[in-house]
Amino acid sequence: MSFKFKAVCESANPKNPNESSERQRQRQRVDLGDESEVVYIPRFLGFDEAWTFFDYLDKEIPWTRPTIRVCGKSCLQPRDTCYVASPGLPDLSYSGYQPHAYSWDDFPPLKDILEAVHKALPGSSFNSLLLNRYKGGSDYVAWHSDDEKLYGSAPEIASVSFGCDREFLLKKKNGKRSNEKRKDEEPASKRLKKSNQVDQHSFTLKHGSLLLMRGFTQRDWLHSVPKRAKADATRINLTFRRVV
Ligand SMILES: O=C(O)CCC(=O)C(=O)O
Ligand SMILES: [Fe+2]
Repeated sequence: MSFKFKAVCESANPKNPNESSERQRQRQRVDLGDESEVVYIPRFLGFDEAWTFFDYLDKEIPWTRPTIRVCGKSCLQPRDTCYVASPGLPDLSYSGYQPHAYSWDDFPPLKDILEAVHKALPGSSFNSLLLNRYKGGSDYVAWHSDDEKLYGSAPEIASVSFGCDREFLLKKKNGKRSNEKRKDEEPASKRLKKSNQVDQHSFTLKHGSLLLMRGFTQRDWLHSVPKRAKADATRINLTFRRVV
């Protein structure tokens, strides 16, 4: 299994000509194959602006570290969390835990970030937000996909990161076909290439960056933020989602 980062820099975003040329230049699109795709914008927010958001979120969000159930056992979730959603949406529930849904009005800066996300991703319309705080390198999120029914069959998830850089990994789910054709569909002369299948990807999610997962990424891929001994500072991550 190879472990490659295969980024394609798009020269422009034709859907949004007003976007700053610097941000457009930095936008990287990674085609995961079979209609799954990731877009990464390293400098989505300005450096200082992102630190202002970090300080606000670190102080003002009512972070909790809930007890969840994993493989039939109760354990402390290995990171802090909070949940914000528009009124009237069905409740979110994961790993036997149902977070309280706060209102966007409780945290006005979150509305500013949401607006910036919508501007950068024309056509998007997120109505809920899961916040995570990793207080150091031993906080993590295990391999999972955000494929809960309430997000529909091909959810877009926009992830904004603040603070300490952390690695974000994607790996293809077992049994899912890889990007390339199956062995028996190609001549023997080309079969050697099979060892180069790209079924894992790694991104370093930078302070102020935006990563979008779309298409069938939740159906066909898992993602994680693994423990990292050297990540000794706090990281805050916001994942914007649309409950349908
Ligand atoms: O912290 C991250 O970058 C990812 C968080 C995540 O995958 C989630 O909240 O579902
Ligand atoms: Fe996730």
